[in-house]
Amino acid sequence: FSPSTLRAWTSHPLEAVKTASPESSTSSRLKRTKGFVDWAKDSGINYAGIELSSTESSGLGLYATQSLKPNNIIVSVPTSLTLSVEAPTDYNTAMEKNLFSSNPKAYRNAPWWASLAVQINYYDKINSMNDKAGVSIRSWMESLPRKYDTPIHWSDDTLKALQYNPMMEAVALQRRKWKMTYDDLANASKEFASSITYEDFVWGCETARSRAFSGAYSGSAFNPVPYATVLFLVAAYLGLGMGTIEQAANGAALVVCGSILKDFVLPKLLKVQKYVICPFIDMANHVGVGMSGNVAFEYFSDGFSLSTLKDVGKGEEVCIQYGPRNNDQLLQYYGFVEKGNVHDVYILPPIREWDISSLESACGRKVGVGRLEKLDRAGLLGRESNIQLGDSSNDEAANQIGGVVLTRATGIDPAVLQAMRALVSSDDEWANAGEAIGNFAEQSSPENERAAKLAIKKAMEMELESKPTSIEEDENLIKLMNAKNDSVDVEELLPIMFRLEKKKLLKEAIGNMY
Ligand SMILES: C[S@@+](CC[C@H](N)C(=O)[O-])C[C@H]1O[C@@H](n2cnc3c(N)ncnc32)[C@H](O)[C@@H]1O
Repeated sequence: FSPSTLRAWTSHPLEAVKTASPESSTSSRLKRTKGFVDWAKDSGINYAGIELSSTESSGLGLYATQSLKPNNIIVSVPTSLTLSVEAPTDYNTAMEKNLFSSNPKAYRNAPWWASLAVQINYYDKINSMNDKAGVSIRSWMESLPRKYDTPIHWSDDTLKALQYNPMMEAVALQRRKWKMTYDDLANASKEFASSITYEDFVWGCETARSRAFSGAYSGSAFNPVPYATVLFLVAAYLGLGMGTIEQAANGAALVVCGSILKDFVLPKLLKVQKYVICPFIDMANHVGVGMSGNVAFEYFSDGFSLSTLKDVGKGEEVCIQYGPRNNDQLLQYYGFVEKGNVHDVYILPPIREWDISSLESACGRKVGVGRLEKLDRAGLLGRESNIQLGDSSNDEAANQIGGVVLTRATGIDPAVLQAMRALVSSDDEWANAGEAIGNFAEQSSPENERAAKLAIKKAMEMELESKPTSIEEDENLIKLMNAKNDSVDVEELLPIMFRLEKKKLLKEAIGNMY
């Protein structure tokens, strides 16, 4: 893992909306983690200049106990202490032998988060001994949150309060997938089925999804043995006069290349992903931009490190970035929403569902003959929303019907602007473009451009108006909730914060359309 390829979890502080602590009382969890900190020290985890502390907004986190300079390693964890899975296929001999001996493939072929959920539950409920490290990891397991507030647990009414279909569909898909995955594992192993319930499994999956990071590099750590052996053999070869220096160099190069191939080239070529949960580093919270911490794999020392990226003042939190996560991912898998999230997206319904006559009046043009059919053939209208949704291999994708994607960073999908240019083109513009959608990739005339953008703007305005509550109403609701003295009900607050952020993103995009 190089620092730049490492992708951990989700978002936080400066711009994070106060959502939920993963448990009702984080301070009681902090007490519980006292044993964890002692365990960490005894087990070879080194840390300096930081401590574990709790916040109202994001559960436990890592805080500087002194001012820290950039590029300092503040936590290092031996690889042997981590839990990890290699995808697409994970060969974990302990799990296969202890839980899936009759059908190891069931474990091997499970998705990464399910394989990690199996491991977490195994160490938590069956045997806490990590043979690789030669220590019990009970204290680490005890430091984990016991309950999560992610939407998989929400009632239909709470899900409806999100006012956002793609998220509701994503949760429905997640529920089907997690249950199916559990059933497959339970059918494959009596031991698994009798010792790990579906609720346990869901807890394990949530733990995996909210605490694992991943990177493309998945080879082994630096192993000096082949290099030392080569040196010895080369010396012996030359010393005994068995050949020329060129011959020795060729042989040595072959071995060195083999090691590099195994460690760096093959994992990339085979697209192997490694997912890792690392004790202690898994306590770092997320911030979307301006993170102060970075996680990396240390090839030569065979461990994971958390280091500072910039100055961190005493008492400040060290946050990492869990990857460029949008609010759908943050809410679904981490249980919080980031305010003004620069990575957020809005998925509008596919163009085929847009109200064409309203767009026509908004842009002052009529959709001419043949345009819609051409767009449909080019796949630009999206799919019919009443089709049976398949099981997507991308479980982050909440857009299986080809909805129109709008991102905070880059605005509306350029393909949609292209489609709209063609859709509202005059007969002359259409003929000039050879009736080919491809020729609308660039602006064809300022008038056409204006009409296309006005049509898109109208579609976005209609989307915003279709919401059961307005931005102002949502803001007032949140104010009222926060004004109440007793603790806020997370399940009530989170959907409002989520939908408010989506609406603000839409409003921003409308403002940018002219
Ligand atoms: C890797 S863990 C970090 C440690 C965690 N806070 C804990 O108490 O164990 C990820 C979880 O921390 C919380 N979290 C991280 N960043 C956050 C943020 N910016 N705002 C709110 N909660 C956050 C979420 O509950 C998330 O699922």
